[in-house]
Amino acid sequence: MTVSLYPNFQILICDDDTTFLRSISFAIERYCGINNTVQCSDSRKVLEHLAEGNIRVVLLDLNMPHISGEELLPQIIELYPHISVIIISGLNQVTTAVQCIKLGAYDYHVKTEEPERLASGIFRVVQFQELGIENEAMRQQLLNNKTTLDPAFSKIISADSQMHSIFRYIESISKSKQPILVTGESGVGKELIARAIHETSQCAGELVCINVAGLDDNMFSDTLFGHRRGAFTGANQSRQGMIERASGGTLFLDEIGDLSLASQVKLLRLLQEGEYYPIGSDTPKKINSRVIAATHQDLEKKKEEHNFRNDLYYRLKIHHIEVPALRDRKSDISLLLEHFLTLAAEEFSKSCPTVSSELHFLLSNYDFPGNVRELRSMVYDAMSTCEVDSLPLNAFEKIIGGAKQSSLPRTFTAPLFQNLTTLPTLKQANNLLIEEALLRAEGKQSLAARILGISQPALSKRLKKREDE
Ligand SMILES: Nc1ncnc2c1ncn2[C@@H]1O[C@H](COP(=O)(O)OP(=O)(O)OP(=O)(O)O)[C@@H](O)[C@H]1O
Repeated sequence: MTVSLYPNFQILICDDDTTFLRSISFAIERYCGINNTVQCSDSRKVLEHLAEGNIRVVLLDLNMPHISGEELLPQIIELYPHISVIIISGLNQVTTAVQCIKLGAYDYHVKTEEPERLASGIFRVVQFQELGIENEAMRQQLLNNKTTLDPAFSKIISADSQMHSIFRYIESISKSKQPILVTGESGVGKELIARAIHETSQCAGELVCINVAGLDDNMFSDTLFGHRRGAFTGANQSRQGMIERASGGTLFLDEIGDLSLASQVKLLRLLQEGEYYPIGSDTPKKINSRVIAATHQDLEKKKEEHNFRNDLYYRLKIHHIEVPALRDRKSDISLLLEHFLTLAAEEFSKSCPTVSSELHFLLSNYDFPGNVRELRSMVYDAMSTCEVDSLPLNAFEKIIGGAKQSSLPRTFTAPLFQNLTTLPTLKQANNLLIEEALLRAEGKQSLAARILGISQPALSKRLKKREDE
């Protein structure tokens, strides 16, 4: 099995003490899951390594034969200003530490420190470098004004500029290992976004999706961490957890807003420490997958109500994608309608029907509380009974009709009588309503009648009566 390397850049560790080299490499793998390291015991080779490799972090011992760390530090900073250098010294001397920081070192650690502390310092610099790489990718995208999108987005039908900005953002963070939080109303396509993130990352592992909403705390631990044989009554065989299954890939935790507070603590620990214990085991395992979490809930509000942990929220939200509701990207309605019609026609082995302008009008003035999922089921429902060349309106009206008032464009829903000092007569109001409906229906009487909730002959009669008066 190939072990995937983390992070995407290398970390050079330079110390003439080979025992220390081995133990520090082990510690940063053990505590941070970092395994993309290069060990160098000869300080004369440091610049050679930097010239060849994809190195972004250097751990540098100060006292070495041939060339000392103190001599190397200014050279590295001058030649490779994007590299972060962490000094590791045998001496706990404040003056030397200050001097190194002044010369441009990112941090200073003493060899006798607890390995966890040293490792967490290294983890911080890795995160800093990852953010720098993402920034650079975003900058390049803006400068190049790249028009072609990664094929991973082809399954997400959209011509909306907000959605395309999200695609660009995903491309720029695709190589990062940091968690991503995807929020948005139910049915907007959060799972599709998670799939696209996984595909653009081009990692070798699987995408493993878990809906955590239905899991109590024990089931959550068992599902994610797995268990050893005999860990509890009924555990006749050991079970691999989903974290292990997602190794080298992506772990997608859907409905994260429904996670119990007890399970939130476990997830936080997993993200912070990068390791977990299968139930019944005292040997820790490393998480080697990216975590994507999604929810339709308002996590800020849940946080205020003390139902979602603050620290977990910020840990998950290192990258945040808010998918807009369908009503806020109306241009996508026609595209999605066409897309689902083609799919449904194929599934029902029917020819694709035409869509009347009345239907386009109805849909574009509807709020879609269930978003894309709702549009999809409307189309499939209509297609299941459609026997004609034109898509019948009644299948859509069943749903939209009941919500007609709420579906009016927001600009039309201002309080009706607010600016009137005297009320119109019933006859005047009648005429005003008819005129407004005809205006909105672009002169189409059948549609105006539908908006007013009367039949077309009834509307024609009223129009005729008005003309005769
Ligand atoms: N832009 C899109 N293009 C094509 N299909 C879409 C798009 N957005 C959503 N869908 C489809 O709509 C349905 C709902 O999408 P999805 O399950 O990703 O939504 P969600 O936001 O994760 O919903 P929930 O919050 O309920 O889990 C799926 O069938 C999905 O394929």
